[in-house]
Amino acid sequence: MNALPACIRLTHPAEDYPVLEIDHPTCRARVALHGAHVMEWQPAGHAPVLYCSPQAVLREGKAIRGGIPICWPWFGAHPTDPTKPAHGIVRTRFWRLTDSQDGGESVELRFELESDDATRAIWGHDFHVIVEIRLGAELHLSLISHNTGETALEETGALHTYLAVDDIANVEVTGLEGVAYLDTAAGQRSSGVEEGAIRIDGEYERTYGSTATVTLRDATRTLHTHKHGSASTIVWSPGVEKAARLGDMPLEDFRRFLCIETANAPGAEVTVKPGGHHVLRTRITVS
Ligand SMILES: O=P(O)(O)OC[C@H]1O[C@@H](O)[C@H](O)[C@@H](O)[C@@H]1O
Repeated sequence: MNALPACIRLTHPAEDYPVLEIDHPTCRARVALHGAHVMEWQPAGHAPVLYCSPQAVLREGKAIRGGIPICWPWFGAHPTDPTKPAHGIVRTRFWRLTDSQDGGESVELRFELESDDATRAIWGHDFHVIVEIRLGAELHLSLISHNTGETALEETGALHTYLAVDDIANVEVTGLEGVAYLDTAAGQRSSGVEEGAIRIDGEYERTYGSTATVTLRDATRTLHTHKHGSASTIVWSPGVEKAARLGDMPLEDFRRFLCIETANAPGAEVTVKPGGHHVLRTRITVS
């Protein structure tokens, strides 16, 4: 790891588990090397924008509950082998921090990860993935997936953002009106078209075919999720029963976040040719 700018401090909240703590005039944030995972982001003058569970497990191989898990090269269950890890293989590995800068208006981080024997044992493709993060008054996160193998690869994935809300019952989500969805809440499968603004009343899990910006309003503020390279948006809230089954968040905390995921879900697979790459990007703004 190169020398860090003065606004970044290297901490170890658990053994062998490095987390960058950022204290910058524009924001405060925490970013784990495990998963290249933004755990917290609080732009100056605002409450924290991301929810991170106080019971999140900080251990290699276990995904952090909250922040922005990076799901790749598949979203959800593996398409053909349910014994493979949910949401792919990069959120549960340590990445290399290859650059960190104080850019004045924001803090910039770059993480990289390549295929190795352990990843090939689970997923046979060669890859080099880069995550570029800019944290300031806005949050920018890009996942750049390079195909370094000799055959085309097919990927799905998600930037699985846990947006903090004051109370899930007061949330309204717009930007997906008139969009077709697949509803997979509580293990069922049904489809439909979203008629109006989304309100959450219990477990919610819908995948929308949309590239549009999504806006979340609660009693205190408005958050916008802008997307690039993303044909799907997932809106997910576990509800009380699924939150209890997850086992790594306080029971009542299901009220304190809504996931709005910048994704390419099954059915919107991206094909990356040998030598090619794909950029999946989210930008979060607060007003
Ligand atoms: O517990 P995980 O593996 O982080 O997944 C959380 C949730 O992620 C969502 O994106 C899925 O739609 C849910 O089905 C899933 O439960």
